[in-house]
Amino acid sequence: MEESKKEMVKKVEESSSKFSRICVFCGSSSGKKSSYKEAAVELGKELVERNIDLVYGGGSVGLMGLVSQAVHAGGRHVLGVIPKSLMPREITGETVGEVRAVSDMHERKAEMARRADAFIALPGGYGTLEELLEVITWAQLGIHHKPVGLLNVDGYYDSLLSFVDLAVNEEFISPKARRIIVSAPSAKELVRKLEEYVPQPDEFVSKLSWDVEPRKLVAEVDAGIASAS
Ligand SMILES: CC(C)=CCNc1ncnc2c1ncn2[C@@H]1O[C@H](COP(=O)(O)O)[C@@H](O)[C@H]1O
Repeated sequence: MEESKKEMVKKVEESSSKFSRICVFCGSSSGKKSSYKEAAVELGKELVERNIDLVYGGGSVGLMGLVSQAVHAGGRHVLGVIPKSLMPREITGETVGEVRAVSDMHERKAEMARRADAFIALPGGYGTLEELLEVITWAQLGIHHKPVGLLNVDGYYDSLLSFVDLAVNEEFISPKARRIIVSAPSAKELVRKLEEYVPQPDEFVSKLSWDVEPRKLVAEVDAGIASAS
């Protein structure tokens, strides 16, 4: 094989990832510092460089817009999963790539989780935290074994990580479950760490049977609560 061809093959091998698609949770606002916006674009470019597609909450507002536009501009597939009620353009703006309309927020989360091989949270507010904590909880329960990453831009998530460590010290979170959260200050380092992540299934949890979809689970839990009250 010619030297240049060998070089190209090597480059493709180095840049390809074991992930086909990553789900990104992030602020519908851009945040105060320019570093948050820069990190969203940098993450988008890192996905492109590693040939990874994106699934996210749809729309063009805040960091969500920046990461999706960076992935789309780099030629990778972008899937926006958006509840019908958030679809009007004046609420979430234009979505690049493919748009999948779902009936509600629960279905959106289940759909995003199903479509992804890993999760990354950029800085964000309540929505981002809720999405992040849910996929961590699902990992803890063994509903999925996909890696979960926290892009800790400029120490934005330091206090959340300290709180989680406090919860470990206070014995509300097990040291094993603490290891579900993978964090790094840059997109490059985070994606590399997620690639290396090896899930450590809990022996008890592994024996549980989650042979229903998360969406169905939510409905069943809701029904259980309704019939108990
Ligand atoms: C009515 C209104 C405020 C709309 C904002 N527009 C939105 N459009 C699309 N997804 C969103 C929106 N707000 C929150 N989300 C979801 O919640 C996360 C962001 O919420 P937050 O800004 O961190 O808390 C995103 O990952 C997204 O999945």
